[in-house]
Amino acid sequence: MVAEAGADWIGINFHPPSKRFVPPERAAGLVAAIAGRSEAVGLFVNRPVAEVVAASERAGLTIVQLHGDEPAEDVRDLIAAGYRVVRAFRLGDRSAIDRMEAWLIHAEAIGAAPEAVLVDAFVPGQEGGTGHGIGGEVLDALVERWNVASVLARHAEPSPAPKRILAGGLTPGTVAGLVRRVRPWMVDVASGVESSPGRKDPEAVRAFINAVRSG
Ligand SMILES: O=C(O)c1ccccc1NCC(=O)[C@H](O)[C@H](O)COP(=O)(O)O
Repeated sequence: MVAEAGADWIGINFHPPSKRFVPPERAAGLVAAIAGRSEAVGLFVNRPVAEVVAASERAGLTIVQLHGDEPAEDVRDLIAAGYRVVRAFRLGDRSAIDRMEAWLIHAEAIGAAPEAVLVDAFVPGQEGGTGHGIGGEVLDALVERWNVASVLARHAEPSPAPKRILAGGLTPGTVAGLVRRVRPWMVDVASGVESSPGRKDPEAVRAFINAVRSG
């Protein structure tokens, strides 16, 4: 249903405590079902690289999203193993933006820059899919940093900066305004298009995608 609605990427959640968890034995069937319409992305939280690779191989995934506190070295190893990697950062305050930038500088230095960074809300005790947005002040600071970084990038020739994915509490009603404000490469949503925890609402998914395209 989400693929039919036109989602570019669809997450397959391999985080057992999540209400969106997909048992590994079901993942390959889901990946096959959306093939040709959407790209499937395996979502992991603080799992060893060997486990990420094993689950991804079994499911037929080539894109993985690391949504915990994974070190850049994990990203390097996954890239070396042929994976496209998204690394998520949960931003609770301005200092979290500094930590994300320091992580990215180190990653770049060791040849581990992820294809994309995903920014999400920080909610203590919850890794993601919280339905909470990044706070307004933090988002303002992030937009300012990203705008400066984009200007600097035009005058330098570093390796390409990671693409930017915005997540956290997005809904069909809020996403267009946030796309205009943040100008992300992609947006990501879980709770905001569900009728109950873990159950996607087809109408809300379509409304969300239409809102993104109009943003
Ligand atoms: O969705 C989950 O249950 C989840 C659990 C643990 C780590 C990450 C998780 N989701 C990852 C995502 O990329 C969500 O789309 C993102 O956190 C935004 O969620 P929401 O605020 O509910 O839209």
